[in-house]
Amino acid sequence: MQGDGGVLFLSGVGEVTVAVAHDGLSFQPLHLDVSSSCWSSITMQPKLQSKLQFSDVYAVEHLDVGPVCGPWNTRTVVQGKRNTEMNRFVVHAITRSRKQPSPWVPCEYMFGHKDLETCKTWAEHISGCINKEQDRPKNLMVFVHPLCGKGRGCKNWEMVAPLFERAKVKTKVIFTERAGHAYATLASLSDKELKKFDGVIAVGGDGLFNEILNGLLSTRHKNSYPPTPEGCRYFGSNYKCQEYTNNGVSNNMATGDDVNVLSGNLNTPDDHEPLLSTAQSTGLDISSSNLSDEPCNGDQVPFVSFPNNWFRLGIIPSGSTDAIVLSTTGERDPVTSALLIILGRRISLDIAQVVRWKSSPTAEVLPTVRYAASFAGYGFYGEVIRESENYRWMGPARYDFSGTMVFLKHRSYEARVAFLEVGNTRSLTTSADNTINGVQPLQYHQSRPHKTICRTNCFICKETSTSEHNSGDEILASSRTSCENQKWVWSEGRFLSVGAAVISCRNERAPDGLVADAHLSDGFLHLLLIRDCPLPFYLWHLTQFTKKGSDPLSFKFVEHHKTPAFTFMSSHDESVWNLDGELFQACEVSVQACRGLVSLFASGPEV
Ligand SMILES: Nc1ncnc2c1ncn2[C@@H]1O[C@H](COP(=O)(O)OP(=O)(O)OP(=O)(O)O)[C@@H](O)[C@H]1O
Repeated sequence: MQGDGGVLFLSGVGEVTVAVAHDGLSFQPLHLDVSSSCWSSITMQPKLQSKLQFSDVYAVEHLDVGPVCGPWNTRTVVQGKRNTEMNRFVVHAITRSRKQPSPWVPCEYMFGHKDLETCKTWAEHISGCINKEQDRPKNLMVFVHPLCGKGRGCKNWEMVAPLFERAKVKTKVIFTERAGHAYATLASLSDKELKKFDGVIAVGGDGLFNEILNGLLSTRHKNSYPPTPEGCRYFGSNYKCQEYTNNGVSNNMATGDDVNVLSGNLNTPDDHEPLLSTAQSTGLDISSSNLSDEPCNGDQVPFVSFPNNWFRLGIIPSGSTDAIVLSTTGERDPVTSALLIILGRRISLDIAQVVRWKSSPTAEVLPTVRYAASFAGYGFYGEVIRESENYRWMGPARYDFSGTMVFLKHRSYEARVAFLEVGNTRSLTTSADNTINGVQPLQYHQSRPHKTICRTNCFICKETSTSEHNSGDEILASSRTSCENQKWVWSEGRFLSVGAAVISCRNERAPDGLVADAHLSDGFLHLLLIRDCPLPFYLWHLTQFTKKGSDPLSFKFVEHHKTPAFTFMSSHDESVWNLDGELFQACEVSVQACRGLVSLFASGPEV
């Protein structure tokens, strides 16, 4: 290797001059008679490029002496031989698959040289360059759900584990033994232990991810409860306009009432929920909360709090529902997800904080906090999950079966919903203002605004995302929602379902998701109120989700509101909530979007 370049033998291409730039390598065939078709003529592996970005290289391996293929171009034979024995090293990178444009696949660039030292120098130099790439994880905690998606969890982990090994990413692997295992592990893990990891990976479905999310946040997200409307019995319990932040741990935040409400919760165990109540597990102590980004405990170990700039979550999709992966990568592919994790890709993700005030109409007020990454829904959505529990033996098909059963029952539920209408994000349907007094007109279809789909490098999410350059304080500032022009709007009546999508919630059945233009990190929930309507209309609405490019939310009986927060009240306990596919018994809840509360190893949906 001389300076920033040299001549090497590239398997399948022949001799090439290799130039090293600050961001990658480029190769030029030395013998011009080796046509450029060589780059794409290698059929044994995905298409090689003549330029390689370091950001796409995940490992460099030095190999023993062995054969390196001559050019694949049959008309040209450089050095007279097809295979030449020489010293070798391999650069492992990612590329698009040959057959499909979308998933990422690993590819290898095998280089050879007759001189061992030259080979070693090259391999070390390229390794040094990729080690300078910021933001790559070195140590990860991995939870594998062995039973998820018909036992796919273990198989998928076996498939991708060699990629982590090759990239020298250490993994502490925990095979879950029961529901709640991942939650309990993370909720009880000391911050000192957690700080040893750059992130946590779920090899499972949305359910395991939800457990991990709750385990991490239950003790580490110190936040004011969602705002509630005037007239609601919780009004003022924790909310003042200027306090509506993702992290309300501030000295001026806690009113006397706040402390009462929060501390009143501390000693009371949660009822029969698999996850512990936040208050029980956190010992939330507003008065002693420290304002700095990373305060220290007695042993000088910095506390871990969310949002933060370093910790990330990842998912290797293996469940029967993988809506979070599909909405954040555009793919349901374990290898794509593993490569995005290893390469340290990062996006911010909004999280819905759901506070249950009452589990049933007769229960005492006992605020209990849960988090959802994709969806929180009541009525139809809750009943499908509840019903499906009776048919576990069917595997993933139980969702179709119970969906049909619940649909045919066609039940509706009496409820009152109040949502915050903010500034220019007025309701996407026309009826909101009309329903303030409980009037329930059918909506008139209105031409809906142009949809801006969230994609990789989405400018809407980037505007104030928790980028790696932001300090913790900047994150908090960016996540603060303007209180100007906010007003509460009421909607009440009988609903087939009440749902809030945090992200698009794409899945195989709904290629555009529940809300095609939901963003990963814009600080908004998409509240979907499906009013009681004749069964055929409801069927028509549901079938629209299965068609790409359709508009299932344009029906008169559908209200769609983009909002940072809402409160739901029912005087019955006829139905349950579904949080990321997990059941949550509640008849009164408040929900708020926490902008960019967590970061994910992903680069956004490539759709
Ligand atoms: N070892 C285990 N045994 C039983 N349940 C588990 C285990 N590990 C995790 N769980 C729970 O199983 C539920 C579903 O997990 P996940 O979403 O990963 O898989 P899935 O195949 O998509 O499941 P489902 O079809 O129930 O949605 C979660 O609530 C999770 O907490």
